[in-house]
Amino acid sequence: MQVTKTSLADVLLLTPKIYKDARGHFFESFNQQEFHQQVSGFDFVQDNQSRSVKNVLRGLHYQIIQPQGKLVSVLHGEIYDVVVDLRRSSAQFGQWTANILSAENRQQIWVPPGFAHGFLVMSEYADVFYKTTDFYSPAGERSICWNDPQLAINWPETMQIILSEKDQRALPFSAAEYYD
Ligand SMILES: Cc1cn([C@H]2C[C@H](O)[C@@H](COP(=O)(O)OP(=O)(O)O[C@H]3O[C@H](C)C(=O)[C@H](O)[C@H]3O)O2)c(=O)[nH]c1=O
Repeated sequence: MQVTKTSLADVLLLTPKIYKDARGHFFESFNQQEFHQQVSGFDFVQDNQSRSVKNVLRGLHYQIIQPQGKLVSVLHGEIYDVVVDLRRSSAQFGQWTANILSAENRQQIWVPPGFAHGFLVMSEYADVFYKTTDFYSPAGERSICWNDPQLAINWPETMQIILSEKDQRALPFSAAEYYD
């Protein structure tokens, strides 16, 4: 597995080793020993999957109760994946990183607890699979507005953005709750 830094300290891109042959290919999508040795000592307790059609934007989400680390991968399609540093103590507080994750590049992103996460679907549809380091907390989930002017995230140009009702009501970054 190759591990590369992103523009945010602690947020890492993982590229698994692909074994190709005449039948197709094989790769280990997760190996706990390798993850602990090369990435982080966190363990995962929940797996999530979502399917979204083109122009769906899910995010920017985080849990203020039971903060979740996330290992995000794409099983089908392509997403523009965004992570925002919400740790007040971080030198990069309020900064973001964007990376293209796809079934084609097989890249995964490790998002430690302390960050908001979201993505825009670039393909006809995308199946996103992610492991989390803590359980879902409906009472603890929070949303920050995807196009907050203070964050100024450079989303790809698109004629349409499809948001959940929850995300349509997301808070501005300035009014959000942060991690210490
Ligand atoms: C996240 C979650 C949701 N749900 C239920 C709650 C709702 O009835 C339904 C859809 O939830 P929601 O609209 O919050 O799903 P997303 O908009 O994909 O939320 C996710 O999107 C961004 C990109 C993330 O990084 C978060 O992991 C997560 O917030 O699934 C559960 O039962 N368990 C869960 O862990």
